[in-house]
Amino acid sequence: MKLIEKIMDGVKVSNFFKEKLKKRLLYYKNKGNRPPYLAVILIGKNPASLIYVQHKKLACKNIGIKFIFFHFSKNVSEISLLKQINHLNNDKKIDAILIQLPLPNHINTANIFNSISPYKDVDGFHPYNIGSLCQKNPTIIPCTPRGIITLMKFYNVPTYGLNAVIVGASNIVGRPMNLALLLHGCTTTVTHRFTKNLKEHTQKAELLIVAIGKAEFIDSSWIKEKSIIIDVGINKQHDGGIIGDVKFKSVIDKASLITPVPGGIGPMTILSLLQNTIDIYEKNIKKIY
Ligand SMILES: NC(=O)C1=CN([C@@H]2O[C@H](COP(=O)(O)OP(=O)(O)OC[C@H]3O[C@@H](n4cnc5c(N)ncnc54)[C@H](OP(=O)(O)O)[C@@H]3O)[C@@H](O)[C@H]2O)C=CC1
Ligand SMILES: Nc1nc(=O)c2c([nH]1)NC[C@@H]1CN(c3ccc(C(=O)N[C@@H](CCC(=O)O)C(=O)O)cc3)C=[N+]21
Repeated sequence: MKLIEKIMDGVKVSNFFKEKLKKRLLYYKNKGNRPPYLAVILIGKNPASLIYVQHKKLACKNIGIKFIFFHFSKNVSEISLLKQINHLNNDKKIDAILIQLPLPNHINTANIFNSISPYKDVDGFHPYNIGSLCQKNPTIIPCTPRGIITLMKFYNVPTYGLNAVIVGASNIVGRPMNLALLLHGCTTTVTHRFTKNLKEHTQKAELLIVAIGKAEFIDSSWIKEKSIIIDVGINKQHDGGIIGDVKFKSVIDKASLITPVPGGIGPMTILSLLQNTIDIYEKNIKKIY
């Protein structure tokens, strides 16, 4: 197999689906509907977060989603944030709300995310949406897991019955990924900092999803022959570039399919944000008729 055929191209696939979304929105516009509206809240000036928010804004603009940005100082109180969220929850023009993570330490992340209306929770982090996903009744699926499923479906990965191992158990990637994979028939193992003999788990994985934020942590000795490798990690290099949690050059021969960094799961996560926004929007405009 040629090396290029092993690469799951998140830029190509996300562009393919973005074109479809653009057409869907044009259809609604031509019928006289208002555009979808996404509100993004950022606290502080974390350089990576500032860049991500810009990416999201551009992606929205390109397909016809309106974007409103609320930028708070890093000292903002929890009460001020809750007031802003409450205002957006009650604003009928706003379809979706995203609060960029991470939040400063003095803010209780769970309190903030639980205060977003579950119907506007574009990240799908609200307990109502996570609970629904857990009970095989998905509502809004978190962006990175949705992007990974979309990418695997595009490349015809036969998920049913696959032994999947997830490395990392965060609220935003590892845990919802586990639920999304279960929904698509995988047998899952979620590993984390306290997992004993981690390597023994990863070596058995037919599908390995890595999201820990440790540059090139996984090399070929950690993976199974012909396995499918999904690298979610984003690690900044001194030269300004980014690398994943997987040592791409080391594993490419042994793996059957792999996602690169950059150009893999990152663009698919942005695509899911657009899809989730439009899914919510469609429900909202249909309520009017
Ligand atoms: N491409 C994309 O779209 C996205 C990329 N990311 C990237 O993915 C990475 C992970 O993000 P996120 O989930 O938010 O990170 P978190 O730091 O919130 O979570 C990391 C998880 O990995 C676990 N972990 C850390 N070190 C090890 C280790 N040595 N062995 C086993 N488990 C370990 C942690 O365990 P414990 O819980 O015990 O601390 C935790 O469960 C980051 O690089 C982030 O930038 C994130 C979101 C989207
Ligand atoms: N509420 C919330 N929801 C999130 O989904 C969320 C978040 N907070 N906080 C931060 C993480 C991280 N994340 C990424 C999204 C896109 C890329 C992305 O597009 N990456 C490009 C390159 C980016 C670059 O060059 O820096 C790529 O991998 O090719 C990366 C990371 C979403 N997150």
